[in-house]
Amino acid sequence: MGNYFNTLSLRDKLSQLAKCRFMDSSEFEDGVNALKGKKIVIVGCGAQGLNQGLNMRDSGLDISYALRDAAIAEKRASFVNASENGFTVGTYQELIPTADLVLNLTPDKQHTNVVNTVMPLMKQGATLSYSHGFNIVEEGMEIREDLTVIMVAPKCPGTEVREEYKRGFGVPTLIAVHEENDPEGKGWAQAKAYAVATGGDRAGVLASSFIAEVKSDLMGEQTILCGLLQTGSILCFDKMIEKGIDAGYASKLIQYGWETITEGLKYGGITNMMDRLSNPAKIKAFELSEELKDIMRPLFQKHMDDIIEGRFSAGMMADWANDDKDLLGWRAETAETAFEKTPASDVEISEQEYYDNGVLMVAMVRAGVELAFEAMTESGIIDASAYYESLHETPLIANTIARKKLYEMNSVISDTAEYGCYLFDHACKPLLADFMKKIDTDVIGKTYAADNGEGVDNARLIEVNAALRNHPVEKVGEFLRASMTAMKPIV
Ligand SMILES: NC(=O)C1=CN([C@@H]2O[C@H](COP(=O)(O)OP(=O)(O)OC[C@H]3O[C@@H](n4cnc5c(N)ncnc54)[C@H](OP(=O)(O)O)[C@@H]3O)[C@@H](O)[C@H]2O)C=CC1
Ligand SMILES: CC[C@](O)(C(C)=O)C(=O)O
Ligand SMILES: [Mg+2]
Ligand SMILES: [Mg+2]
Repeated sequence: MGNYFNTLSLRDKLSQLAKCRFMDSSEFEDGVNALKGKKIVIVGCGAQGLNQGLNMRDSGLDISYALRDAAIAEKRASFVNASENGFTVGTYQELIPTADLVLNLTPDKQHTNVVNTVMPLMKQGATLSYSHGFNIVEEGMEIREDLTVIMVAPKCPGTEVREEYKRGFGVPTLIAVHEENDPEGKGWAQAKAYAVATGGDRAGVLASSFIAEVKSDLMGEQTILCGLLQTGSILCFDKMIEKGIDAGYASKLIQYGWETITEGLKYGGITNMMDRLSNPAKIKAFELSEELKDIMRPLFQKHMDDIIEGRFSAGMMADWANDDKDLLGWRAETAETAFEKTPASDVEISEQEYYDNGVLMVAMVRAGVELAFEAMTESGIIDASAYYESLHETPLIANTIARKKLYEMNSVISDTAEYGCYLFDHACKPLLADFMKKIDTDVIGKTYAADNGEGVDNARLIEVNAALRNHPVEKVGEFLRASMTAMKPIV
């Protein structure tokens, strides 16, 4: 076993990275039929395991959970979650040999161990599925030749997979078939049926590759989706406290602010989010975000390069081998930040006030989304996939911060995403130190008002609007959002 991606020729690497086709809704007319009546066994009942299983059962499929012996004997959370929701739970020996489809929904760190344990028990010609291809792409796991290997990767946290399904919608999903393991040619039909069962087809499905999924997923989660939201939360909160803003107000503005401003993003992209500001505030947010883009661009590019070249995965696997020392230390450190420890006050903040008093947060979101999108597309990842991993998923992660701050975000995302988030945060905070020294409450904590008495320069406003609207993330976003007709409001 070794890094599978790194064994490919440059031509194959580029071709795999570029595999991404937005599927037409007519391609899902067969619904869940390819999996109807099949025995589906999920290994692991955590963030994705439980929520995907609930959706798939509601879609008429036969779901049960195989858990390791200790989880059953000790009645761990996974056992309680599965059994209290009325699912059949059993050991690997009891359930895996009966399965037509095994969904490996355990943490990435465990995949080699889990797959090596489960594979000998799987029946001839069964299918093994992943929701993230790390094990195949970065670790080079080789799967028995008779088994089909597919991926159905929801582009969002497990909690939102369930919430969006209950709202009658779904989350964009990337599907793939591992080309080395499709002996019966049934992989795509099964992956499509699985995406329908989780509700993904209602939000948009990309037919992609294991490689494109891994490289884009890692990049999104480390930078804009989790890393920058963590850095931004800590820096904006600390600045408000330094400048004398009430701590409870500051805590609330950040905790619920990301969710509110990114709701604008979800509906109408960066253009709509920025349009929610007054014209002077929009110009200010644009200027701040341009400066942020210049400062952070090298960091975003470094993350992309480290992901593509395998340095990120090698570093994280070294931490796995070191009993997660870095991950656990960073997790404990995050719990001690002032933002995390300061409860939000019950002061009323209107939806508009989150924008007006959070100009810097809006600037950070614009800078982060555009930088992540640019770094991904420059590396050969297709724009639709880069859009899901930057703009579309940001509001879904912001929802988790609204629930219980950074603790909740880092609990519901995968351990892989959490590790990458801290890695980015640790590099980004010092990078923004000089920039933050110049920041005052006019752009975070209080309402921005241009005080030069000259009003708005029309020519500048036209220039700013054009720059925002013409960014490629806005172009692909317009197309993709048009297919999300059933999207439901949250805020
Ligand atoms: N978190 C998310 O929202 C997303 C995750 N993904 C991907 O989905 C997959 C699952 O991630 P996620 O849902 O975060 O995982 P979780 O950390 O939530 O999964 C925990 C589950 O895995 C089980 N488990 C842990 N260690 C082992 C082991 N050694 N052997 C068997 N079972 C084990 C746990 O059971 P026990 O009680 O036995 O400990 C528990 O049921 C990953 O590949 C991830 O990258 C993809 C998109 C988003
Ligand atoms: C953003 C993090 C994620 O990739 C996800 C929820 O999509 C993860 O690994 O948890
Ligand atoms: Mg993801
Ligand atoms: Mg991920």
